[in-house]
Amino acid sequence: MITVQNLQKSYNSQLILRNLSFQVKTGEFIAIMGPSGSGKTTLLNTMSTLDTFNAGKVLIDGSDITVMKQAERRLLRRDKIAFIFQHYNLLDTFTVKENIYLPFTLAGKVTPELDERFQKLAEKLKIAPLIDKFPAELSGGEKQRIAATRAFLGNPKVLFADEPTGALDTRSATAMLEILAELNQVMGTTLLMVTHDGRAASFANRVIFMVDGVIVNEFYRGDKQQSDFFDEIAEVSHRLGAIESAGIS
Ligand SMILES: Nc1ncnc2c1ncn2[C@@H]1O[C@H](COP(=O)(O)OP(=O)(O)OP(=O)(O)O)[C@@H](O)[C@H]1O
Repeated sequence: MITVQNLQKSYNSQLILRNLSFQVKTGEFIAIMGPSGSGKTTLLNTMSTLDTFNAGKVLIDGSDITVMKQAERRLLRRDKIAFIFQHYNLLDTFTVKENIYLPFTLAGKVTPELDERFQKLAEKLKIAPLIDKFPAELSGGEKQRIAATRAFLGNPKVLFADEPTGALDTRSATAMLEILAELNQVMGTTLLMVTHDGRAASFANRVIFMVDGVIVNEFYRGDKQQSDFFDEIAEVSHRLGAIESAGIS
């Protein structure tokens, strides 16, 4: 359902993504790992229409985002894609509930069904006591749960998450990962998650490792126990860390 073909992206004439290709099937949960600066966020941003790229192709649900007009990309983001960023992207002058509802208010899509879905998610993500507060009154973990509620509320087909557990303590991180896994399994949402954390990655079905703008390794969880998958991820991360510090890529 997502095809990335020979993707190239440069910043200031430095090539960050080097002819990168891979495919994502509908309903997959993929973790993208790799050393700092390897291009993980750049990959997520370019393949999700948030940033442009220099060459290559990205097809989402059969539509080539390269040839889409700005308005078509906006509709794709509104109707099919959601994002969770490490830095929440909440607006300070709006309450929690206003922040969560903002995309739906702007699109004129606030319905009783949406309210019902919101109530259920608010209960699940334990944000009900927070909904009339302002972002400045919340902890990092609370802000992240608000950002997640906003992302889940639209029932997206694809969710792009950049370090969604980066600012969370262990307990909140586990809760977030369990909700992401549930969204993936129950709603069939396709998930792409950038993470440094092997434990977070062990919730995925497939882990892709990037070094210096290319995919150097990928493997599937299959029917392995999560703890065995975690060991495998830790071993590959360790090996790639050693490769990086030896300056080989
Ligand atoms: N807007 C930008 N302008 C210039 N260079 C950029 C920009 N964004 C990223 N880069 C550079 O591109 C490279 C890849 O950055 P990217 O954020 O994709 O890496 P990453 O693997 O996500 O890193 P980290 O794990 O540290 O978040 C880095 O060298 C970074 O400095």
